[in-house]
Amino acid sequence: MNQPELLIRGLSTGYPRRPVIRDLSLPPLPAGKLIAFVGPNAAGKSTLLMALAGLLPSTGVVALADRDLSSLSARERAKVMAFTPQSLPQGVALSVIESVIVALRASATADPLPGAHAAQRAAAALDRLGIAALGLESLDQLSGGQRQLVSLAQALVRDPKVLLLDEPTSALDLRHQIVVMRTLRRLAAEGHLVIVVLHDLNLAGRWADCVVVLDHGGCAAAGTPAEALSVDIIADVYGVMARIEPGPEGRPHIIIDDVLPSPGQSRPRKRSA
Ligand SMILES: Nc1ncnc2c1ncn2[C@@H]1O[C@H](COP(=O)(O)OP(=O)(O)OP(=O)(O)O)[C@@H](O)[C@H]1O
Repeated sequence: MNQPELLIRGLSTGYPRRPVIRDLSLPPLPAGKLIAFVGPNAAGKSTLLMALAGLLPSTGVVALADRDLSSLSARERAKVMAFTPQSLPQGVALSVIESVIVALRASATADPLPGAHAAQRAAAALDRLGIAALGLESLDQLSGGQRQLVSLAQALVRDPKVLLLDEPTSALDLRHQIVVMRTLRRLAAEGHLVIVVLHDLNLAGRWADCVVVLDHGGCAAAGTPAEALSVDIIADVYGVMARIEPGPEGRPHIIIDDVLPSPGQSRPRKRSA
């Protein structure tokens, strides 16, 4: 059976008097895949994610399974997609498990979930990320990395078709980075479309099915990790000199040697593949 696809065609979005993404079209992004959006600071990654979540006005087409998402109300769209921002708001007087239950209830249909069932699902989401022990902790007393994991649990618990995650590993230690990326891969294998913004090109190269390289509000490259994360593209977009070596499962392992004198102006020779 064909997986439903997220279609992005001619998308433009941004902020009042500040266009960021201009006329962006991407290859169809099928459910069942883990997609990494990468690119330098201010490339427009978060802006694109927010526009896909319906949190910024946009023009162009964003459609899932041939259904134009702009026709959905914010509540309907939130049932299909979960968006996790870079950081959780501070000053929320809830325990971890309460915050996950609140996230679940906020996305529930008209029928409220029975309390025990909601608590069970929240506990399962925490468990999936290895943070069940944090359930009764106060949200405001967590470390940055713990807050990031709870934020992810708030998205997972809703079981949306599409997960939009803005740098979910940026505050995590090495072990938790792998736990999260492995969990995201498993969610994709279960049929979700997982779109994740990453700065770490090696996490993108190791775990993503498809990498989209954004630059100046446009798409510089999109394809398999090996296609999208080439030495030349990394030089053009990031202005750094990279080497690519074979990593686990034949995926690219990227070593950054130095900055280029000026981004994109001086390209290194391809040294290895
Ligand atoms: N609320 C806002 N109002 C106006 N401009 C904004 C706003 N938020 C972001 N921008 C601008 O939009 C552009 C893209 O920002 P965005 O946060 O999408 O980049 P990014 O690729 O996610 O960057 P980073 O890797 O640094 O998080 C930047 O020039 C930024 O200054």
